[in-house]
Amino acid sequence: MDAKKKLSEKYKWNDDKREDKGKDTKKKNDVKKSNVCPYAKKCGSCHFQGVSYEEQLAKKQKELKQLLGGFGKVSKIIGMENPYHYRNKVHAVFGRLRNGTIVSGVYQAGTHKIVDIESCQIEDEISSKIIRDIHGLLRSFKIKTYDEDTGYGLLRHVLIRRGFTSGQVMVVLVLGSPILPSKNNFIKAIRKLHPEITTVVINVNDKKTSMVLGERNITVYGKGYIEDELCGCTFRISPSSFYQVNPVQTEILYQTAMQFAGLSGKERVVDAYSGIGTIGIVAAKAAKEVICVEQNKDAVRDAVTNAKRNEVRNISFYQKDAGEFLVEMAEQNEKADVVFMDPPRNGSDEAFLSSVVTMTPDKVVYVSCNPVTLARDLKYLVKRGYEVRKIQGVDMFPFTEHVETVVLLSKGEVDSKKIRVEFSLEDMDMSEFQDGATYTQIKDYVLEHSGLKVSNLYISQIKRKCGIGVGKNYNLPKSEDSRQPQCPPEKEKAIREAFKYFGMI
Ligand SMILES: C[S@@+](CC[C@H](N)C(=O)[O-])C[C@H]1O[C@@H](n2cnc3c(N)ncnc32)[C@H](O)[C@@H]1O
Repeated sequence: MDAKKKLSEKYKWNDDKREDKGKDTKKKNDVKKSNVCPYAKKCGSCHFQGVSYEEQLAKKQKELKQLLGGFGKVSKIIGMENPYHYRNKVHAVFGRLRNGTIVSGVYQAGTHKIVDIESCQIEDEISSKIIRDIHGLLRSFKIKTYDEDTGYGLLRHVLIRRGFTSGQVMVVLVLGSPILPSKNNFIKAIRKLHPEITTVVINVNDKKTSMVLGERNITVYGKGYIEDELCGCTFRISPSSFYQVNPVQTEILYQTAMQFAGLSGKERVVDAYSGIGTIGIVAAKAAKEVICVEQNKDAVRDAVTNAKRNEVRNISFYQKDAGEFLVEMAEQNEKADVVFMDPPRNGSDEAFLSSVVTMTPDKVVYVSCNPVTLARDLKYLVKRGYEVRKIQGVDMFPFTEHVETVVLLSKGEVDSKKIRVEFSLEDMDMSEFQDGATYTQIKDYVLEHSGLKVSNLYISQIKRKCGIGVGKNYNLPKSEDSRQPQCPPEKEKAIREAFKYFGMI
């Protein structure tokens, strides 16, 4: 049985009510109600709670069509057979109620209160259980949780990563200082409950910051990383390296990217924003040479090991800003036949895109987790002679509004067809996205990177502080002396980080 099939079997969608779908409206509504996560309102991470999976896919398809339809046909989005418990990375913030009770989970929307979460529909169940058990051990080990306001206490966050194929589990304890009292006994106790834990890392985050991870990792048990398998290759993943959160769909994503590239074995390939080298290493097996560029040094270290581990020798890795790197390649008249690019949510930049245009690769395969910045970057490339050939959505994030897309571009002739594409681009309604990102996208970013929930009101306050246009619906005070809660400094900082990320400031 192949790995993907094994996973689908293991996590089979056992929602028996699914079959009743569409029989009558009343029943449909009942299904929606019974499926709603009890934490949905307070947690706010899943925008599509209570929405059937088919409807979720239809909404995502509609969004892709709206944003990307001007470039060409958008193929039907590829959904999951079982859209539950797909996340291989689970994170919880730890804190304490006034009465001393320890809580762990996520921040409640618009507050600093932690919603104590027992279970989650999208997170890996084993990882969630480990977090609950760590929670249960804290009192007997006298481990204090960190207080964001005073800076006292020790445990800030727990992050679990599980290799769905390998079964290896990494526990990252994010602490305010490097010393964990009774460290060895604590590790023994948690491993007794979960022998599947293969490594424990202390991440030191002693800064007053909204970022979850600090810069220093100390391995206290095991190797300090886990391994997992994708597309027949084994990959090592360190605590600070990027790794796709939905491995079942990642295989489909990478297979789509490889199909689009159509490698014959003769090509020189660039894998930009390459993370731990996943796309590059898979591509290297079907290409002459692959050049990877990635900014995060831990990810590059993983990537080098991964190439050796998979006996891939026709690949090289560079730790650099992808834009700067491609500018240098273009200046030195270096060529590539295929460029894979998989940038973060804020998309690529002009340095990178203009160098692609100079280097004239036959094909560009753009993998994107944000169709807004994807549309912006495609527009740049299409204006300069590339044509969009294929657009494929892959649902990597069920129950959330996020969607991944793979796009194939190749060099087009300057003909009437290209002019028609440009006209249709101008006609596209991009007004919803004029400010760089929607309120929901900003909220998601802030939540993911800082664990903080922020309201539309706070976002609009900071937008105005930054001189960014604010839509008329967003809670502007009716008069000067209206008493409105003001955005606290740590949330302002987190919102500003999101603005920077989306290129809004
Ligand atoms: C969406 S991830 C894709 C990683 C990889 N392709 C994968 O599928 O796992 C984006 C990666 O780009 C890296 N990155 C972000 N900004 C970058 C930049 N300016 N130059 C190079 N890499 C960057 C991040 O560290 C991250 O590893």
